[in-house]
Amino acid sequence: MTDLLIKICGISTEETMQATLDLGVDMVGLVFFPKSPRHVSLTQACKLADMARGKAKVVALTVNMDLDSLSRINELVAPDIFQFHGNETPEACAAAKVMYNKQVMKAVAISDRSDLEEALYYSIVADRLLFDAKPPKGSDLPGGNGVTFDWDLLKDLDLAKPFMLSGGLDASNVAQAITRSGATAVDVSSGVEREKGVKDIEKIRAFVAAARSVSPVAGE
Ligand SMILES: O=C(O)c1ccccc1NCC(=O)[C@H](O)[C@H](O)COP(=O)(O)O
Repeated sequence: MTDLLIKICGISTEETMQATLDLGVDMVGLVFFPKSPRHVSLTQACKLADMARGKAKVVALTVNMDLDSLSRINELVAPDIFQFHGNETPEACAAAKVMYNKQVMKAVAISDRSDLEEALYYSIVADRLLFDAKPPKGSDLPGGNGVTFDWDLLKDLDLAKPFMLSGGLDASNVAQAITRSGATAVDVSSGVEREKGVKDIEKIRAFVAAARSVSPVAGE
């Protein structure tokens, strides 16, 4: 049995970072995607990452980013984990892992069982998979849309690597999502915001409490 891992994604202010770290979460996500309301500049990301270092794993979230930009994030922000949330191939994930000597988490968008096949390829090269809902038609964002998918699809999934559950989670549904999916790790962004891109510390607190209310889950 192991404790649940909790990631709060899309942190963009020092106040939110401090409050989130005070809750003892496991991972904090910084979004590097200019179209996102959660996008952070490199300067702000460095400040936020320095606050988190040694307290929570710093996750740099990128979408189909070119190698020069990835290298700049790696050098300046020094994240613990790269989260690839676009159409990065398994080969690109493997190359980044070797080049930066960092863990790689690959997002896989799910709407039905057939989407899980993609996860098998990524589970060979990535350290962890992040299951998210498919973005609604017309959305500018490949993630962070506050949309759920059928959590039962993940129950008893036999993968070589652990997964993190995301997509539309909030304090009211995270316990049920963990129970139905068998997840040992959860990730949230919209569900802890008062408006798009603006985190709400009380909602983060409620989310963490609700997630931790579920009995310890089977180990990774
Ligand atoms: O959060 C964003 O703005 C974002 C932009 C581009 C790609 C991915 C993005 N977020 C991905 C995350 O890690 C979210 O935490 C995950 O998709 C769940 O989001 P939500 O449904 O809003 O909780």
